[in-house]
This record gives sequence, structure tokens and C-alpha cells, in this order.
Amino acid sequence: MSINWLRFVSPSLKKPPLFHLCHLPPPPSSSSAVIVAMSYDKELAAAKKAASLAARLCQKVQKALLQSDVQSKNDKSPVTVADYGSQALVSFVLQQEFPDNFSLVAEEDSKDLRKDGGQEIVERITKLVNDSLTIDGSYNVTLSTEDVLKAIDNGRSEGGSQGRHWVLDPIDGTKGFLRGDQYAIALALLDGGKVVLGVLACPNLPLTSLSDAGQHSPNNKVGCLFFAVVGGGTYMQPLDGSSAVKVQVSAVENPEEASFFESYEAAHSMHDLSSLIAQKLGVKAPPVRIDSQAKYGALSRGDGAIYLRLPHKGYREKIWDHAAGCIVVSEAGGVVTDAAGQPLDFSKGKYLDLDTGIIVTNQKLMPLLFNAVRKSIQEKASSL
Ligand SMILES: Nc1ncnc2c1ncn2[C@@H]1O[C@H](COP(=O)(O)O)[C@@H](OP(=O)(O)O)[C@H]1O
Ligand SMILES: [Mg+2]
Ligand SMILES: [Mg+2]
Ligand SMILES: [Mg+2]
Repeated sequence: MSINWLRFVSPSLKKPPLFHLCHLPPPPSSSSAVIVAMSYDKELAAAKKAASLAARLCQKVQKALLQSDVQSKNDKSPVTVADYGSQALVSFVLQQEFPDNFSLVAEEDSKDLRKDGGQEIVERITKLVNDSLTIDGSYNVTLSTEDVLKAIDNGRSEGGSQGRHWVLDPIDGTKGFLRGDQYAIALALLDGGKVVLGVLACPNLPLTSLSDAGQHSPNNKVGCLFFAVVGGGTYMQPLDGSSAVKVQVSAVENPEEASFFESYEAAHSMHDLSSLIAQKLGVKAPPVRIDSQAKYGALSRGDGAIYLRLPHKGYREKIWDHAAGCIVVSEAGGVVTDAAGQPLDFSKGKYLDLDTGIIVTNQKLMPLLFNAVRKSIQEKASSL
């Protein structure tokens, strides 16, 4: 038999309450519930610091992007010095902060960098990482090229349902990054297979809503940091560090007024299926196509009301593409499920086992969205 841990939220807390719900066995000789609150304060501070430093590194590279900074991985997706630099930096910072209990599941590894001809690019990455550490000033170190390669490879954990694992996408939306568009540094923490903390740094996302007119005006500042801890809500602050505000998903109940997000890259989602779903719902506005988990961030503050991600058959989603985004949206009052209505399961290793795809919206719209998704999938299947 077990008792519930109780959610403990002090009304006097000004900071976001950072406590985790889970189950514990009862104390041996007590009939009253024991409240044990698990805090992720230190993890949140470290994650925000690591993601902000990585964002600064990426911004620097995006400004001066050279063709030679781009390599092609075996799966033909691009990867840049910024992806590697961001991963090395975040990995190094987290390892310094949590030396006794460090496990990281991250997208990149050093295999291609260790091949012949990789030395020059590794030196460039090492310089970027060291420059970022010098600006930060908390760690009095200069990393060697081998230190950087090792920091990248410390992201080789498999994750799973036991213990704590950090989950990192050092640049989510590398194609957007290369185009000068949206991208995100996405960092989450799994504890016992559940996402308990997420940080999304979105260096090119305007601080004001994407739906506001004039969002591309030169006066509209960009650079958002979203963060969420389980049970504590979602907050957004400018990447330059000024104060955070609590955010909430859109309260739209009428799908005709809902706007929806999908991937910019046509190959990442079945846009024909999304259009069918939108048509069934009566959504009037055309889809807003943006790269990366910036979509989850934008949705968490109500810029749009629906995010549909319906990859082509055979594609397997990775946990680093959704972990941070998922908690950022759910703590802002949204719902994230697969196309069968099941919550995403981050406890199975690097991959998410999903039915068809991922659907995201607010609690009011979810039943309508779910029905439209099921009907559209059936219609598409029977028309083939
Ligand atoms: N064929 C495909 N279908 C779905 N997702 C894909 C894909 N090819 C790549 N991706 C993933 O889509 C992510 C970008 O998401 P989005 O489409 O929302 O911009 C990529 O992350 P990276 O850029 O980190 O590699 C990559 O993991
Ligand atoms: Mg990639
Ligand atoms: Mg990604
Ligand atoms: Mg990536």
C-alpha cells in the first residue's frame, strides 16, 4: 500500500513553487500523511544558466555562419559547430553542478568530429566553448579539444525509467537555425521516467506574441527563455535575464478562432493531414509554420492554440525533441498527447513510442481536436 505525496504549494511563495508529486511508502507507525516536497531549485538554476550560455554561443555562430560550419550526418540532417558547442557547454556546466549524479541523453556525439579532417572544426568548437565559459566566469577552466569531445560524448546515456537523466537538444530546429529562423536549446530533466523540469531557450522568438501585428518590426525584441517545474507553472523571461512572467495557454474554446502551429519543414509533418483536421475543426486562420520547440514555447503563452505534429510513417520521435516543450506547455495549462490520446512516455529510452503523432492544445479544445484527428486519420487511411 502507498500514500500519495501531497502537492505542497505555499501561498506566500513569490517564486514558482518547485515541488514534485510522486508516491512513497507510508512511515512505519504513523497513520497521518507525511508531506515530503521535492525541490528542483538547484536543477532549475543550473538548467537556465546552461541553456542561456548555450543560446549566447548559438547567437554568435548564427550571426557569422559560414558554409564550412555545416556538416551532414548519416541521416542527412545538418549539424553545425553551434550544435556541438551548445552540447559541450551544457554537458560541461551540468557535470560541474552535479558531479555525483550526472546522466545526459543528448542528440549529438563526437563520431564525425573524430574522423580525419575534423581537427580544425573541433578547435573552432573548443574556442567557442571556452569563450562562453570565460564570459560566464563561474568556472576557472580552459577546456582542451579532448575535454570538449568528452563533454559531447557524455550525452550518450540511454535514459529510462530509473533515476535522473538530463535530456538535451543542443539546437532543435538546426534547419531553422541555418535559415536564420527559429530554433531552440531544449533541456529537460527526467526523474523516474517523468519530465519534472524543462527549459527552452528560443533566441529568435519575439518577446511579444507572434499573433501581434508588427512582430517583425526592428523594435520588437527577440530572445525568450521558458521554464517549468512540475507543479509550479510555466514562466517566460527575456534571454537577457530580466524578470520572469507566468504564462498560460490560450483560453480559446471556439476552434474557428484557434490558430495552429506546425513544422516549417514539410518533410517533418503530414501537412495534408493537418489541413484535413483543421478543416474538420473549422479553423479559419492558415497554419503558422515555425521550426523547433519554439512552437511549444509560443503555444504556452497563448500565441496559438493548437500544435499538430504528424510525421510520415516510419519516423521515430526522439525524447529530446519534445521533453522540454511538453512540460512547458502542460505546466501552462495545456495538454500534450499522441494521436490516440495517450500522454507521451519519456521512460523508454531515446525514442518515444507513439500512435501516429503528437497533438497539443488547451483542455477545452482537446476533445474536439482529438475527434477531428481520429476521423481524419481514418479518412486518409480509407482513401489510400
Ligand atoms: N522526417 C522527419 N519527420 C519528423 N521529424 C523530423 C524528421 N527529420 C528530422 N526531424 C526532427 O524534427 C526536428 C525539428 O523539428 P521541427 O520540425 O519542429 O522544426 C529535428 O530536430 P533537430 O533540428 O534537432 O535535428 C529532427 O529531430
Ligand atoms: Mg538534428
Ligand atoms: Mg531536435
Ligand atoms: Mg538538434
